[in-house]
Amino acid sequence: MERAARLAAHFPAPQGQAMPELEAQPTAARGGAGFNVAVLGAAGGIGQPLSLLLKLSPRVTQLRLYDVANTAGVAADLSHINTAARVSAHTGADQLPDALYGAHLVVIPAGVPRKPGMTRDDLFNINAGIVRTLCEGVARYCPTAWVALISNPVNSTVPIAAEVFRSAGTLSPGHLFGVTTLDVVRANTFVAEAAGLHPGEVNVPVIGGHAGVTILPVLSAVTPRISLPEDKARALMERIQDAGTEVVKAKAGAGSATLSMAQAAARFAEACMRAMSGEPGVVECAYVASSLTDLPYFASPLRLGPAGIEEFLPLPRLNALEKDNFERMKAELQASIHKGLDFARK
Ligand SMILES: NC(=O)c1ccc[n+]([C@@H]2O[C@H](COP(=O)([O-])OP(=O)(O)OC[C@H]3O[C@@H](n4cnc5c(N)ncnc54)[C@H](O)[C@@H]3O)[C@@H](O)[C@H]2O)c1
Ligand SMILES: O=C(O)C[C@H](O)C(=O)O
Repeated sequence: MERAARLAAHFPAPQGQAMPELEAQPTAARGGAGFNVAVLGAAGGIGQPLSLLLKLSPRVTQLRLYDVANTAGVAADLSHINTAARVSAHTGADQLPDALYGAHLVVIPAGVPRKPGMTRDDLFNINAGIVRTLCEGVARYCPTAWVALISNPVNSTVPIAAEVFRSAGTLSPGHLFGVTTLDVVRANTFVAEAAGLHPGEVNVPVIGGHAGVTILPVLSAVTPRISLPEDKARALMERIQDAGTEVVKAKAGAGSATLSMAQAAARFAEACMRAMSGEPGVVECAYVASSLTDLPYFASPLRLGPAGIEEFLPLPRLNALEKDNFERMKAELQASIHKGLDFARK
């Protein structure tokens, strides 16, 4: 069956609404009008606190909560909070169209988390299919929405999402982000601890991807400038790279980072909404289609504006330790990207 027909069969039109296809979807420049945000995987460990933080955001006017189960309870609970965002629950594939229709921003934490001993890549077999199906829905029901993808392995799921959008004819690379904000949040926290600074005043650019050695915190480019002996810098870099595993081990089988991730995702969502509103100077790191290096997907600091990515900021100069890590990340990141592309193109 031709792809468009298969999508149409899989996802019926939302009740009483014309199919949006690629015609007038909400545009990015919103002024003070507020945003319609959909969270896919909203009843999960990340989804619930993330939805809480979005319910508290004055920028959000509609909050669509989608999951395969338990969405109604989460939505009922959040809907009692006296903020302006209207909360709705959408459960199961039949209700995905209503969750997505008209969304400006779609945040996706749907999928399984790691248990001790697993790598993020071990999640691929389950999460790749989940991400593909949800992105097919995005392509059909809110093709101009910005998409912030949290589901692991991010190094592969972002290329999968891009291929879904490419074959649906809706790909806008400047609107598709793998969320790596948690790496930045962790790096800022750990560097502040080591340097005796307030975490809020530290900014560490984190480049590459989101797994082990592909996470490259550029400690030589921290602001404010700090000077670290190489052994300390190496130890800090490794702690940042292994921070997800630190949480997985501490949770001992009960999942991976959820609360810090929810905060990081809410920060990234706020950045997207600020940029869509035309606020100048919005800069965040994220994992996106990129030509800054030989790798087709790469995380780096981006300046965001109403049209999405407006500028790839130049990569910071790397010192010897960072250059060595950069060389070591290449093969792993390339393999993860190809794995995602191969899956999506099958
Ligand atoms: N990018 C990052 O920095 C980062 C950080 C932490 C976790 N993660 C990843 O986020 C994902 C979710 O983690 P979690 O702790 O919230 O897991 P969780 O199991 O607590 O929640 C996942 C939710 O997804 C839902 N879900 C499953 N299949 C779905 C589908 N087809 N459609 C919609 N919803 C579906 C589940 O019902 C569940 O509510 C994992 O893949 C994890 O590895 C990424
Ligand atoms: O470590 C994980 O599996 C979850 C997430 O990618 C993280 O960095 O915390």
